[in-house]
Amino acid sequence: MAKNYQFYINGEWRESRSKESISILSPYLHEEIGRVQAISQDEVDEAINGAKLAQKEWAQLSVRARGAYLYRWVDELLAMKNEIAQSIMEEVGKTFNDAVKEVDRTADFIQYTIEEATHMQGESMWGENFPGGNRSKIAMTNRVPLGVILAISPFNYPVNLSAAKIAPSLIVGNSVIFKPATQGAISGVKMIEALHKAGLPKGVLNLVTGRGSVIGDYLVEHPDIDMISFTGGTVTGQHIAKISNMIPLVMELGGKDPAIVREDADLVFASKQIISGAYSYSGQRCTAIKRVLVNETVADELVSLLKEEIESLTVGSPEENNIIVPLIDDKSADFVQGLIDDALTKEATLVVGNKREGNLIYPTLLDNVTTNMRIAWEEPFGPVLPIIRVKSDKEAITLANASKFGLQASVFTKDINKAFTIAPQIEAGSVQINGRTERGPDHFPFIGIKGSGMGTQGIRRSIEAMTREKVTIINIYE
Ligand SMILES: NC(=O)C1=CN([C@@H]2O[C@H](COP(=O)(O)OP(=O)(O)OC[C@H]3O[C@@H](n4cnc5c(N)ncnc54)[C@H](OP(=O)(O)O)[C@@H]3O)[C@@H](O)[C@H]2O)C=CC1
Ligand SMILES: O=C(O)[C@H](O)COP(=O)(O)O
Repeated sequence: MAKNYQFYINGEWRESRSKESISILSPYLHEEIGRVQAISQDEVDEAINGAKLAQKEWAQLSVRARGAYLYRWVDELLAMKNEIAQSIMEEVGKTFNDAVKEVDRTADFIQYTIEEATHMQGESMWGENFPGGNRSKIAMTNRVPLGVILAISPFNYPVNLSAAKIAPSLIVGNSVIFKPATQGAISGVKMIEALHKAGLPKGVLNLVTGRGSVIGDYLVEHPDIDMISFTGGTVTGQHIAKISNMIPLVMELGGKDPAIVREDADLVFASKQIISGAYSYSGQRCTAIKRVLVNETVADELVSLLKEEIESLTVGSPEENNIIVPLIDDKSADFVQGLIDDALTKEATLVVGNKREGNLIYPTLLDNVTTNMRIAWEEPFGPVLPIIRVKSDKEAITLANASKFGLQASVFTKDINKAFTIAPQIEAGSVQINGRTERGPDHFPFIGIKGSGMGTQGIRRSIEAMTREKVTIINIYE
């Protein structure tokens, strides 16, 4: 019988008084791999109250003392590496190798976060610098925690994207309510088991499980939540932004990252970057390349190189480390298939793919995609890539910016002057010159604009987002 995973509240693992649990099906084993608690609103209240109380003492510790707990978390995570990786693989269908990398990346993330916070200092200002001011007034600013942070994460990086919220919150003295994606909650439970083993004081982090559609609004609207760090779909993010209580929000949402390929690009190099950017983990990355805007003079050559690369992609079970794996569920596969069908009906050219076995969609490349097709604008979160042929850089920039999203973009060119002319004109948080779109390294600022989010993540920026400045002014008198 599949294991029933408990939720974590005030230092204890518990079953919900609701007596309800949610079945977690593996996207490739197609069987139940466990159940997680569907907790009640009373239990949400209890978790938030506990976190609120615990935060006061936690914030009194020095940054080094809090860091000591987090260093122990790193040790425990690494000790559980294979178990957590197995869970990521079974729960979200990521290859075992990538799942191991996700745990390693998380350990590195937490360590860097501790080090960064340890080296962050406040500043002082002298009154005399402003007209009429004098030297007897000195302001000292330092950063203080916000209180209780609500961390809501998506399914696709269930450990790394959760730790990317939890570690910066904790190191600066906040407490955390962690709401993992339901498909991802078992991996979330395991990473918190590691934190429990590290001896984290009770209540400093409480893990709540349950469907976002059931407990999400209650969490978001709760008066004792002081900040929300959310990663997930744009529709969910916009809903949260509308209903939350005038508290700071950091939102990492969907994307439609373009790869702009100029006529002078190294096409062999660009095609390899585009393939890895578009198809890794079957395109289930917010930063995946989700459209190619290629100059028509080199489009045939690029398409032929991409086709060759796609034909070498392995397809199948994540247990055999295939690149293309089944999508998270049937609904997602139906959505991707709908985008492919729409494009083909409107006379896109099928270069390769459009083959499906249940929720396994084979890598698909569509050429001659035009702006009346849904795939030109919508985020598939699956292994399908549209090629849009353009006549000029200007047209590529216009199309790039016509998207409602603005996460990242790539520009492939050998002309650095052109690269630096195009990059500032692109409406996106980051522009990669001659590289695939990607988040890492994780200390770089990570920004979504327009429908791709608000606020900035990246280790230092996340720490800043989870604190506010506090000013103490000394008035010297003689
Ligand atoms: N910009 C970025 O950095 C990233 C963006 N994403 C985006 O995330 C999407 C895929 O992730 P997915 O998990 O499907 O996204 P969802 O938006 O469906 O879910 C994200 C999280 O929000 C929760 N949730 C759902 N409804 C509510 C609510 N009303 N209030 C509070 N929380 C709620 C979900 O819980 P539950 O699972 O229980 O429904 C889950 O924990 C893609 O669009 C992708 O682009 C993904 C990764 C990174
Ligand atoms: O949210 C995502 O999809 C990931 O943060 C992307 O990370 P990556 O670019 O390093 O895969």
